[in-house]
Amino acid sequence: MGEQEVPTGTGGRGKRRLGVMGGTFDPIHHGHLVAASEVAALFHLDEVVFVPTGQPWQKSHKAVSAPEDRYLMTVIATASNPQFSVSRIDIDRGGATYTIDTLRDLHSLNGDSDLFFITGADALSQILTWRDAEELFSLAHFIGVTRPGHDLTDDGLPKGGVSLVEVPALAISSTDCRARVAQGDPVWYLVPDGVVRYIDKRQLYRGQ
Ligand SMILES: Nc1ncnc2c1ncn2[C@@H]1O[C@H](COP(=O)(O)OP(=O)(O)OP(=O)(O)O)[C@@H](O)[C@H]1O
Ligand SMILES: O=C(O)c1ccc[n+]([C@@H]2O[C@H](COP(=O)([O-])O)[C@@H](O)[C@H]2O)c1
Repeated sequence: MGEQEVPTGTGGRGKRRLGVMGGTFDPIHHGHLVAASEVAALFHLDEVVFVPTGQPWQKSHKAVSAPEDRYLMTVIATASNPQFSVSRIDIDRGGATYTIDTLRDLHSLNGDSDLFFITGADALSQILTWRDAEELFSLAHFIGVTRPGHDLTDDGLPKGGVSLVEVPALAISSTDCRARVAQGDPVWYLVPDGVVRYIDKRQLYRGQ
């Protein structure tokens, strides 16, 4: 892992540095956790807050598990890391989830912090389709991370608004984890142990 040029963020020097890892987390897996951990180290973040989506509008064609199940799995997965926390803001706001709202709310709650939004290569490539895309970059610095099977590029995105970083390649997706559970295949070591237990306890993904 090399040393990165560390942007001062959208505010200035001397502020707290708060990473934001948004996702549907259905379920959360080690690809998410490694991405957040790597970016936290490379960009000297004080904390990374995981923000499970309420209703992910670009996944509305898919069945998404209940927000409370996704929230609890995210809490279980992050609980042992003192640098990680979980926010309910997107779940409690209700309605479709837009990152513009996430970032505005996090700014209100963390006036002393610069925000660094962490996103995989697949999500980054879609960012111009997000609500109020042009304003997003004034609220946070975006950090795109490598993901197997996806090209990582900042083409078309504002210069200086995005950093691209390579993280250890983990070819894990929530889609594959759900399919494995549905087929009776193991998800041990793809997701944290407590998440395996929670999926089993709540009988998630069985009928898919
Ligand atoms: N293996 C991975 N490596 C790097 N980034 C990842 C990885 N998996 C997901 N991400 C990133 O984490 C964020 C949240 O992803 P999400 O919760 O949609 O997981 P997913 O595995 O892509 O889910 P699904 O398969 O259901 O679409 C996105 O920015 C996504 O690009
Ligand atoms: O703001 C939007 O319009 C928007 C559209 C699609 C995805 N996002 C955000 O991108 C993050 C990853 O989303 P997903 O659906 O890949 O889990 C999560 O924080 C979403 O809220 C945001």
